[in-house]
Amino acid sequence: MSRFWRPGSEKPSASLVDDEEGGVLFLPTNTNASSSSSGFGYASLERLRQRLPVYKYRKAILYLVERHATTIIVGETGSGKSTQIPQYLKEAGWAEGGRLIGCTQPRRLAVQTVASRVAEEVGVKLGEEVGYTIRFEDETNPGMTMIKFLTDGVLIREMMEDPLLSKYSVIMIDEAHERSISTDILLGLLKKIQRRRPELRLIISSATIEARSMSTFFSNRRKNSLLKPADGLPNPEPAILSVEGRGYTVETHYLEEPVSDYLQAAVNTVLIIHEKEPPGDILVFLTGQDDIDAALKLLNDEIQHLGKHYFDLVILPLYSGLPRGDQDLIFAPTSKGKRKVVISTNIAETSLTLEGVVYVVDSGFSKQKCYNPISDLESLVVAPISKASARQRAGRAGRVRPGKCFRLYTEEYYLNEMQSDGIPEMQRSNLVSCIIQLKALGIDNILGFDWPASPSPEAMIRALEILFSLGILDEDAKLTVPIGFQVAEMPLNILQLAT
Ligand SMILES: Nc1ncnc2c1ncn2[C@@H]1O[C@H](COP(=O)(O)OP(=O)(O)OP(=O)(O)O)[C@@H](O)[C@H]1O
Repeated sequence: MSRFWRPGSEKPSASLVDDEEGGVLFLPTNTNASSSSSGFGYASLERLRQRLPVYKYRKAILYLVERHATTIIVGETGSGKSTQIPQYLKEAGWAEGGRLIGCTQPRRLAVQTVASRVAEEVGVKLGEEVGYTIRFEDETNPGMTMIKFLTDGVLIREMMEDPLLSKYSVIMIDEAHERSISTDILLGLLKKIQRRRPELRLIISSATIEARSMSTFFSNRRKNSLLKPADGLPNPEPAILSVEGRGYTVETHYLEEPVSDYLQAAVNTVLIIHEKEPPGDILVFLTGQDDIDAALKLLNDEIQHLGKHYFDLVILPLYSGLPRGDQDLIFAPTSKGKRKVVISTNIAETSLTLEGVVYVVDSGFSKQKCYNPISDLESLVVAPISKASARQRAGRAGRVRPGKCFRLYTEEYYLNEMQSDGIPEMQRSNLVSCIIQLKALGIDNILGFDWPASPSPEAMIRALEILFSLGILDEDAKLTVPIGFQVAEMPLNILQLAT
């Protein structure tokens, strides 16, 4: 293993420079995209790993993780962040002595697929050295598992048993741009844990995260400007690393004119791709199950009408409520002469690699939570996605071969009107379950909690009022015994229903 940089050795690259503002390190953009070659089918998995853009940064990543408490890694979709970084950490010894390398994903499907890919690359049985935990499913082996993938919700629940997450040496919060409530709670809690466990390393990674604001959040400079790393401890100031290069090119196509019916436009685009483009599966992003069902029906009607050539299309839905067996169909290889069309919600937006997918169709919409604290009404509305989401969607192509992304909106709209980032879920949700979770973890001063994005005071006060009226919190805003503590044991989404 001598080619791997190991903790304690020299700075890996002369081109790694200290940022003048202190503590933050950047790599200049002097590397090229690594994997434009063909013939990947003949290469071993190890050679495939080495062709990923992130491979050239392996030493730099290990160096920064060794030296800094928090490392923020920004790299294109498909560059190898989720599958490679945990392996580099293991190879460098971060899982020795019974310690764990944790990697969170915002969604269960991503946890399972990334974990099984990593197990395959490491050459071990899933659930042994490489495992995963999602709600109701624990594929890990205590004492044996070194790399553990899990949802951020599961990691928060682990804190109930082990508040300082003492088993973990490194925790990687992947796809941090998603900013789900769980991710934001986790980021706030991890920042707190770092004060008690300065040796804990955090990695915050995404293709589309605003690295500077994340760095400011984890920076300890404001609190103590004289803070210097103690002997043997990492620098508390975060480092930022930009991984340059992408796997394969993704050609983007926009509509010349806006359309009023994105569903019909999506169906038409699938049919045109099938007629005009070479073989390759299609991944279509719509908003929810109702949309997906309607698109399935429309497509099937068109296929019956258009005739034989279109019978080669194998159409599959994908949404979180779909039974596991049906979800798994999307990973099955496509039979010769057939073309798979997966019609999905944003469940497939991040982390997933669907090997056959060459074409992505992006409707430009998703279902998003929206909350009014005055009426206490929370609803799911169909709303335009952000540029970050659009980039993630496009990034589902170009992972194992070049791809194309068909955006069902105009380029002008994308450039001038689409928001850069989505609003964090925390700022558009009912906060009842979030507050219960924090209380159960012993966070009494909710109003003073260090959030990456503060929720509105109205939503906070409303949630505290509701919890008090239900007898879950007492007059001192503490969890009541036994009701409050019993409710806190319930999973987040059940809590939402219960309140
Ligand atoms: N299940 C799989 N089958 C085939 N190739 C895969 C699979 N999973 C990953 N890969 C390969 O590994 C590459 C890196 O994937 P990885 O998920 O680590 O990238 P990433 O940088 O985390 O991307 P994203 O930001 O989109 O999650 C993919 O582009 C693909 O080439």
